[in-house]
Amino acid sequence: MKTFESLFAELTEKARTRPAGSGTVAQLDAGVHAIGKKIVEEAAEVWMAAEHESDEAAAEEISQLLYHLQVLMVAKGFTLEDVYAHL
Ligand SMILES: N=c1c2ncn([C@@H]3O[C@H](COP(=O)(O)OP(=O)(O)OP(=O)(O)O)[C@@H](O)[C@H]3O)c2ncn1[C@@H]1O[C@H](COP(=O)(O)O)[C@@H](O)[C@H]1O
Repeated sequence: MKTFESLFAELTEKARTRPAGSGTVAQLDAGVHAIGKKIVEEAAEVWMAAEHESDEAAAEEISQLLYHLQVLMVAKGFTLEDVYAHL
């Protein structure tokens, strides 16, 4: 099963190698402003799913929010430790 750490390693590698067809590369090229808007959109979907949809739907929305947060971390050049230091 994929973990937060393994996904972050995968996204970091995508940013480095820039494979064709990668949605992550497209997001990185769109920039921090666009990634930030996506985060807000996904956060709202998490909220709505948690209140009005199934637990499975809410969990899926949370996974998508975590993905987009990681894309922002990669865009900003953060390491996992930069964030973990504040947990
Ligand atoms: N975990 C994810 C992931 N979660 C969410 N998303 C993206 O976020 C979007 C969220 O879907 P929504 O239905 O909420 O939004 P949407 O408006 O329909 O989607 P868009 O039109 O905005 O793309 C999805 O369409 C994906 O583009 C993800 N994209 C990629 N990953 C993983 O990231 C890794 C790298 O992916 P690539 O860079 O695409 O190779 C792979 O392991 C993927 O499984």
